[in-house]
Amino acid sequence: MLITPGDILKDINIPADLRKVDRNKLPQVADELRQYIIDMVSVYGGHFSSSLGVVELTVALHYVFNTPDDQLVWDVGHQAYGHKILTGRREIFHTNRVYGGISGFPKRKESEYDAFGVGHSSTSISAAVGMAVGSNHNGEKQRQHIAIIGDGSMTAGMAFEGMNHAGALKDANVLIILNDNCMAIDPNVGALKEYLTDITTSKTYNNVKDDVWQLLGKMSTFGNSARKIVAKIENAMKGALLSQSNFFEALNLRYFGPIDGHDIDHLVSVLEDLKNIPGPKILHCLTVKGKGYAPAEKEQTKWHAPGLFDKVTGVIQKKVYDRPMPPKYQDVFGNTIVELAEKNSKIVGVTPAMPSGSSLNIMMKAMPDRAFDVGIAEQHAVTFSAGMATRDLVVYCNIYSSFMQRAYDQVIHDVCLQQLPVIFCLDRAGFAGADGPTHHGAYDIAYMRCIPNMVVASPMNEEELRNLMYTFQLEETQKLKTAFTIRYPRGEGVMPDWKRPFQKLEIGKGRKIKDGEEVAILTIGHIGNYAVKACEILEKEGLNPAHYDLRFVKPLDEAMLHEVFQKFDRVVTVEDGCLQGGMGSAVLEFMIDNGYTAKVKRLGIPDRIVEHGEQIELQRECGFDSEGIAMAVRELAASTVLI
Ligand SMILES: Cc1ncc(C[n+]2csc(CCOP(=O)(O)OP(=O)(O)O)c2C)c(N)n1
Ligand SMILES: CC(=O)[C@@H](O)[C@H](O)COP(=O)(O)O
Ligand SMILES: [Mg+2]
Repeated sequence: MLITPGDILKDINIPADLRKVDRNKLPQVADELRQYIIDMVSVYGGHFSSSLGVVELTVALHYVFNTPDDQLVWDVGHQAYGHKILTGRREIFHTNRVYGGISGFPKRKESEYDAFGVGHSSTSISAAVGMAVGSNHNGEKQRQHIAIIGDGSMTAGMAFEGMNHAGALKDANVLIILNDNCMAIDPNVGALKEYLTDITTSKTYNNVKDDVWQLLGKMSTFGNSARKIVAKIENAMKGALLSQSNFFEALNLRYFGPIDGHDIDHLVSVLEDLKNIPGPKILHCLTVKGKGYAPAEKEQTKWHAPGLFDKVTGVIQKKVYDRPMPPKYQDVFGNTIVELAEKNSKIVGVTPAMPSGSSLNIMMKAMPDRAFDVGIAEQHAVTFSAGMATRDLVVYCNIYSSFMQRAYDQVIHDVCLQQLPVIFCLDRAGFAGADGPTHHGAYDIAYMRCIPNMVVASPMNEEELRNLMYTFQLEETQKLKTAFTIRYPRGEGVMPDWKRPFQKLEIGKGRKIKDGEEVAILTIGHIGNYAVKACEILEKEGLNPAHYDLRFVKPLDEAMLHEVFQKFDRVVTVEDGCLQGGMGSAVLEFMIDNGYTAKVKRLGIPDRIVEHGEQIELQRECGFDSEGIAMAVRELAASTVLI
């Protein structure tokens, strides 16, 4: 579909073109950019409302700063569509998040304007501080380093670590732009949010502060003697007003704002001023998530990443099916935890800022006192869960597989070493799809199975997910002095009639899906359904492989593996996780440790970065879709085994 940019936007290919535009035309540039984002995302999909909220900021930043020499570091990066469109990627923007196309996030190898690769939140301040120190080291004292971070991302420990360091580096040219829209994906939470609202609404504080900073800001451009006076006034002010009442000032970050992040003319003036004030500083901008598109302003969570929609009516496209569809795994989790919690009063749920994404919002609604959104704080989520477990609560801590990477030490140090029976539910395990490598849940089997006092399981369908959740909360299981991991993928399962009575599962017990000859296929989790299809394909060709679902990667079902290696000298292992250290590796370890020899073909995610695309496209690329599994079996069946 041909989508044409507006009159001014069409001639802006890179920021140098933008910087030639008359300042009084900038509102028009912003309007056209906003419209272009609406046009494109409605037809091609992607993250939406975050980019709409920073349109004016994006234009003003590229107008005032000398990008790409000055470094713009977008936090998370889901709001950087305007930035991409203004930095040479308008013509290819229709390939955003598509297999083989551009990434939905800033990416260093994609553009010199993407100063830092991103996808996970709260890295921007640390990265910008590092860049500033690097620039100083290289004698590039004039270079500016700007971190644009949302109020949600500001809740993470890493953002505080970055500010703590920045405040101690008087020479670091770092400007933090706090894009405060009171939203993460769901409404933002926590004391910091309350604080930001307080300083935004306190009139007295703002009047005094504005006068002071206007004076200081202006004076600091006048050279050394004026700077000394500024420093003196600053010190006096710190005791008197700012450090007491302003959190950022207390960290030695000069705080400016709050200002209207949609008033582009004012933004340009303020940024021009700040450019001339050296050292670490923060500009607090107030914006509206979804700005300029009424439905998105109204229902901000729904429009974070809405899928395709009719931009005129605001109706989001829904897939229509001619048969009952299986539910998403996340919804099975969300409903099941409520069902279990109704019977077991010890059960609580935790999510670090993903209530909608994990479906813990179902419990938050039904049992608000027993379900916690702790903000973007994976490390805290894990240790907070550990703390509750010491008091005998049964904790389901739900974290996307790739975000759990942040909290690895907490899993080891605070949970497993202390033998606390926290139940980790790792959603989005395997390929995340269009979000790409930052979000792929590729490593969890490998990083969880090497920790002592950890059980690692993965359900092949909805019923198994329910039964694993059920089993792990039972009193006798909680007493085992081990933590539990249940990993499951993004998207739907396979059972439309998923709500079946709970059954206790034996820990470390897999199941044989089918008997067979010549080759055995071993799978873990949902991907086992691909093996079922592969067997159907192969059957038509006269091949009859056996299929075993391990269900547990740790502990392994040793009896089942003895059966496999006694019966078969050709084995295919299939997992939607990294090959190195994954389930296939565990099977090989078992084989060697027990003196078996067999030809083993391991299918899974190879030791390279797999980019974005639909999950099935990426699985095909890596050779573990149904056809890939069938091919591996064919090849093994035809090969000579010399053992
Ligand atoms: C470490 C990590 N945890 C969780 C997420 C998922 N996530 C993506 S955007 C987002 C909310 C970000 O809120 P904010 O920074 O305020 O940006 P806004 O969308 O409001 O502009 C969350 C929780 C992530 N990307 N990284
Ligand atoms: C930017 C980010 O990290 C989230 O918005 C993520 O894209 C959500 O992914 P899901 O759609 O799988 O919840
Ligand atoms: Mg926000």
